Amino acid sequence: MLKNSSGSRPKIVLIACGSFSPPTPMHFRMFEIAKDYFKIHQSHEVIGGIVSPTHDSYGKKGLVNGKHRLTMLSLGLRSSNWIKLSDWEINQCHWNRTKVVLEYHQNALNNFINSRNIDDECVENEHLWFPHKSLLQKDLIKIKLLCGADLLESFAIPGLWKEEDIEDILINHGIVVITRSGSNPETIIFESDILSKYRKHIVLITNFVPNDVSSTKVRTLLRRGESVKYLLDDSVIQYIEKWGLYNSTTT
Ligand SMILES: Nc1ncnc2c1ncn2[C@@H]1O[C@H](COP(=O)(O)OP(=O)(O)OP(=O)(O)O)[C@@H](O)[C@H]1O
Ligand SMILES: NC(=O)c1ccc[n+]([C@@H]2O[C@H](COP(=O)(O)O)[C@@H](O)[C@H]2O)c1
Ligand SMILES: [Zn+2]
Repeated sequence: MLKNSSGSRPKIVLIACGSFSPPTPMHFRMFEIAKDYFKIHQSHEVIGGIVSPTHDSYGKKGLVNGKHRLTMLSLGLRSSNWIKLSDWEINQCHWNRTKVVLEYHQNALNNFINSRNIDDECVENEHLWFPHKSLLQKDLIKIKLLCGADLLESFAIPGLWKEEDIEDILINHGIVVITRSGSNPETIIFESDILSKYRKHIVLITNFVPNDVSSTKVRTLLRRGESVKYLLDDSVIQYIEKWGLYNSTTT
């Protein structure tokens, strides 16, 4: 079992980056699966989770306005007491690479911890996405990228990710991958020199209760005016219908 200087397990915060257009229960389920995995393996202590929706200028098909995605995410996350929403990425004036997003969140957390050590009264810059203050003690925190296997697969798309970014993410953070139908993460790792080199920085977690829901499939149903009940949180469905998102008609 890994232990840090104070004899406890290294603390980590999981961050999921993506479009979340719209957020599905599987986006949040990834966090629960990963938290259980680390609890069982006792290698790290998961002290928080962050969802960081990408900037509008990422420009992916089906990406609705950031304000809508933030609202849908906060509605979907109402029932979680540990997965928090970060609006930093979406509120920047341009799209940021994932490496920059991870670096920002890790630095913000660790700067906060360091400043608490100096003088608790002087602490400023606390963010809504921070884990509870009682969990932010003197040990520094690593932010790990939490993703489905298809995101790992996207590393191999020519020109999409910088090789040095992948290396940086692996060395400075680490990646926690949840299996997803249609993607074979073991093969993806085998076929990539960089992923194989840093294999021990990748935690591969089998999701034994897979769910094939995706935002794309949900958008397709909405476009056709078909029901998405039980695929999304009811409050998210109501919000989509209220604003007519994804060309939805009332179901
Ligand atoms: N059903 C799923 N199983 C495992 N991981 C998932 C699942 N759905 C989404 N994810 C993961 O959630 C993160 C955010 O994904 P994203 O916003 O692209 O959702 P999506 O459902 O794949 O949407 P889209 O269909 O628009 O690509 C990614 O890391 C993705 O791999
Ligand atoms: N070079 C990079 O850092 C890079 C490239 C492509 C996608 N991404 C990120 O990966 C995530 C992918 O989201 P989607 O699966 O919804 O496309 C987004 O958060 C996006 O910003 C990062
Ligand atoms: Zn996707």
